[in-house]
Amino acid sequence: MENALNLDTVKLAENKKEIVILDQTLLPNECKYLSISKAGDIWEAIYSLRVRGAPAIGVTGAYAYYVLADQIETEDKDKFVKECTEMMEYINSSRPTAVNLSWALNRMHNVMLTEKDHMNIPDLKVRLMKEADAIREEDIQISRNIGTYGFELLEKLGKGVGIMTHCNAGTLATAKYGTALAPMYIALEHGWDPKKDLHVYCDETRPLLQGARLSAYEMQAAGIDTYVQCDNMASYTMKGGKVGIVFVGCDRVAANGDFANKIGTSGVAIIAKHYGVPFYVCAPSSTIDMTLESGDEIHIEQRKAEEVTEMWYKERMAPEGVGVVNPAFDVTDHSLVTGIITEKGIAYEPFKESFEKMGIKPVEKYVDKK
Ligand SMILES: CSC[C@@H](O)[C@@H](O)C(=O)COP(=O)(O)O
Repeated sequence: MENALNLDTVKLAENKKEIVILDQTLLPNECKYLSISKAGDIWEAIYSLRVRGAPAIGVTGAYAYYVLADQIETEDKDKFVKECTEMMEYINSSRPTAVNLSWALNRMHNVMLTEKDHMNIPDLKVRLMKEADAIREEDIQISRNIGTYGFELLEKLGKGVGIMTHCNAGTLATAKYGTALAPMYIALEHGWDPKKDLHVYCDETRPLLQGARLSAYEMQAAGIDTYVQCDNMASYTMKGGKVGIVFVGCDRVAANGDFANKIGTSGVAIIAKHYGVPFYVCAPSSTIDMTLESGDEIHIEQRKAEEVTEMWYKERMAPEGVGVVNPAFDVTDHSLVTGIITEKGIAYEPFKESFEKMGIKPVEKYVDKK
């Protein structure tokens, strides 16, 4: 079983014309890379969760911007700007909840708008490629930092700690290392024994099974003592005293510390609070959306009913015609959160002040200053 740290979730192809993604819908049974360069294929890859996880979607958005801008054949700068804007809006419509996608697209767009007046279009395209590469490289460093802060918490709890996680916020969800699973990778680098010192409980994460297929795969492939549990078993495991800490990722954090993450996360937080288990959210600062006062303002993606009734089953498991609810994310109230681990340090209540002290500002919506 290949260590997931050796897999590239998303990168630019050597020909610099395509994005190469690891198709996560096939894991853990098949490890297949896709090379994509058409706007429709990139949109579909993000929508279908072939590439998924907030930071990985952000990196994909950055490369999408470059690859699609590179295909625009014009010397007319106004036309170039118009086509870039349309393309950016189209890619951004693929998934609404993870802020990293619009964050990365906006950052690319800003580079284009600020550099276009003193660069010709071919040079501008090279500049955009460099920016996308920088976003990917930064993501690796950010994940390592989050892992290091998270590892400090594990050290305080001591070797033999049980960790619960929900969904997949591992290396597969980022350019490398992950957020919620990064502390375990860093623990292994510090010589922790994967079988004795770490015990990881992965919620299977209905309906798309990111926990069973991806987190369990990552942790087991790293040699760690790993367990999969159905989502409704979290209370049993925590009540049994097996869990010393919960680490989850997130898709968007509001200024007050409310956060959206994979559906089911808020239930885990409520159970953790009940049993007194510390509950930490792992978030690159690009996931913190200071423009939103609270989680009530986070737009929750609704997905198709078949994901609940049919997908991953050999045959349909619900009566035909039954109503289905399928929100992809839920919002956890900040009162349930012990701390939010970012690459700049750990934020605590009151979260808004803590974020401001770290220098986290509202993301600018960039407009052509011309
Ligand atoms: C570091 S990834 C953080 C989140 O994006 C992750 O926990 C999650 O909810 C992913 O949802 P997904 O729908 O699989 O993209």
